[in-house]
Amino acid sequence: MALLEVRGVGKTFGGLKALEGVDVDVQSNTFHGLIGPNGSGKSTLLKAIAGAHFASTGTITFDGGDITRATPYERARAGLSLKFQITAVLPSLSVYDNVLIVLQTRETVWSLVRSRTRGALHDQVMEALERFRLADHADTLAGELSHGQQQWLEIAMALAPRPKLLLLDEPTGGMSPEERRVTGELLEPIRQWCALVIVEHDLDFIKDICDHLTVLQQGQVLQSGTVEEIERSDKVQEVYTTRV
Ligand SMILES: Nc1ncnc2c1ncn2[C@@H]1O[C@H](COP(=O)(O)OP(=O)(O)OP(=O)(O)O)[C@@H](O)[C@H]1O
Repeated sequence: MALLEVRGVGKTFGGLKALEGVDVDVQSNTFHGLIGPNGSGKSTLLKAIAGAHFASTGTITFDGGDITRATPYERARAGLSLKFQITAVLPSLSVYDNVLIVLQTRETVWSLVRSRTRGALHDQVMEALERFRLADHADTLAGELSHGQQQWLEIAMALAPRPKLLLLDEPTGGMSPEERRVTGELLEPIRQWCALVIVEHDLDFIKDICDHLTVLQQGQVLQSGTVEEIERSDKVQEVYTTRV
């Protein structure tokens, strides 16, 4: 059984069918890219998986449980984590405190008052920061980080609770080519314990880091397969011109 199973998912906005009959399987420890032309439904699908809105039809199963109508909080507790396009760091707090808050919201009040938990949280915060080369900036105000570092902080925050699946919507938006390359490098090791579903316009970036791609076109799955299979596909070539 796949870690994430999307079955027959549809989403309508008024009279518009943004998604129709979408099936996607994401296996544990794999990086899965959602690609397709503008308006093909990538973000709509990611939001249905994240719980930012509900699918109009179909089911979404995560780690064996039906999450189709689960709240974002219930999904997070089940092991789903996400970072969306809009930056959500708290600029007037330190880098350290931004991660700490994410972890504290997962704890019960009782466990927080025990110093043992506080010590454990410190280790988790530092581990999350080290993963994205931010440990030396722990005391810096998040608002003083570069744009790329803020994006990394957000990914570090999403990964701090050690989810089973991370959802990323255009994580490299606004980054320099070098920052993009490093982002790929920093994401790679998490594959050992976390799967990834990523929407990203930079095709080279997505081909470099993903094992599997699903191509959407007009709200439907055009093709799903390994990066090599998708690259060889004539029908995908047809849809793609210069930009996805
Ligand atoms: N909240 C909404 N209300 C109405 N229509 C919406 C809404 N969200 C998305 N849509 C429409 O659904 C379709 C799919 O949009 P979506 O943003 O999922 O595409 P996308 O593949 O992520 O596009 P892009 O690559 O441009 O980000 C589009 O026609 C879009 O206008």
